[in-house]
Amino acid sequence: MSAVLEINPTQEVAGAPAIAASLKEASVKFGAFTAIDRLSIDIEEGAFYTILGPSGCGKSTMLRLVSDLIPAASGEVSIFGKPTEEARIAREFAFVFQDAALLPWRTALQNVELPLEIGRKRGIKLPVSDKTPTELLELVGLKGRENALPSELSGGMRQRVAIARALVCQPKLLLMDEPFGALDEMTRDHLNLQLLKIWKETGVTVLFVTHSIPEAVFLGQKVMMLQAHPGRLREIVDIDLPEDRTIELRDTQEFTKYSAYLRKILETC
Ligand SMILES: Nc1ncnc2c1ncn2[C@@H]1O[C@H](COP(=O)(O)OP(=O)(O)OP(=O)(O)O)[C@@H](O)[C@H]1O
Repeated sequence: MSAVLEINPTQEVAGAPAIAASLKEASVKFGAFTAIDRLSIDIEEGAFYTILGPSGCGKSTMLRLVSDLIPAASGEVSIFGKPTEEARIAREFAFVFQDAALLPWRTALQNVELPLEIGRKRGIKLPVSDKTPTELLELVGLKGRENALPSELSGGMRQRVAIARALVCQPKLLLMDEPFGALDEMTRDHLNLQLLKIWKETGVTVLFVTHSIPEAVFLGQKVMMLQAHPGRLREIVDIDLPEDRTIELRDTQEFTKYSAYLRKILETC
């Protein structure tokens, strides 16, 4: 399939971009089971990575490893050159899960303010976004819904609150584990566009796990493909599509080519 020749499956990095996260031969074990086996990758600062792979290949485990939720059995993981624990304490990264996990008795605004409030109560000096919590809600398209309780918001709106909350401490790295997986297609499309806008506006590095090949191609500058049993890095595919992405991009031949290419690799992971 000659068209695929234009696709660049490579781990080579041109020049020397700054590194947001670095995994060197990192393995994760659960008892005798190896979930991730000697994974090495440098995540370029400012880039948008999507992570694809068959069920159980270790996508969530990789994010949990990077975010210091679980330890490496061997190898090294660093965030902006720091050990993951140090980066976590310094709020260098934030996590957005599939479930927005908002406090139901707090309004949208109060949920966004929560990390700052916790920091104040504990006497920790946290980095603070140059946008106020109200401005962050506006950034995610929730202007006017600041006082709504989570029960008064749709699933997509709740996820947007979770994203605003994740941005409140100005993270340099945003870890997203299927944040739109439970949403309907139209809401997901809308949030995909909004997320790209946020990414451009904030310059945050994103690691985004998804099960959807179109979502991975649409959002990603790079798609990281993992393979299973054990979880290993299979390939990194550069997505050379225009930076200003619109939903119509999905109807183009280039987009279809990338999707078909990734589907083919996925079948053999
Ligand atoms: N706490 C745990 N204890 C034991 N095994 C675990 C634990 N967490 C994950 N695993 C195993 O590690 C492997 C990777 O799990 P992980 O959730 O990272 O996969 P995934 O690629 O995110 O899967 P999915 O696409 O289905 O969400 C799986 O085989 C899973 O059963």
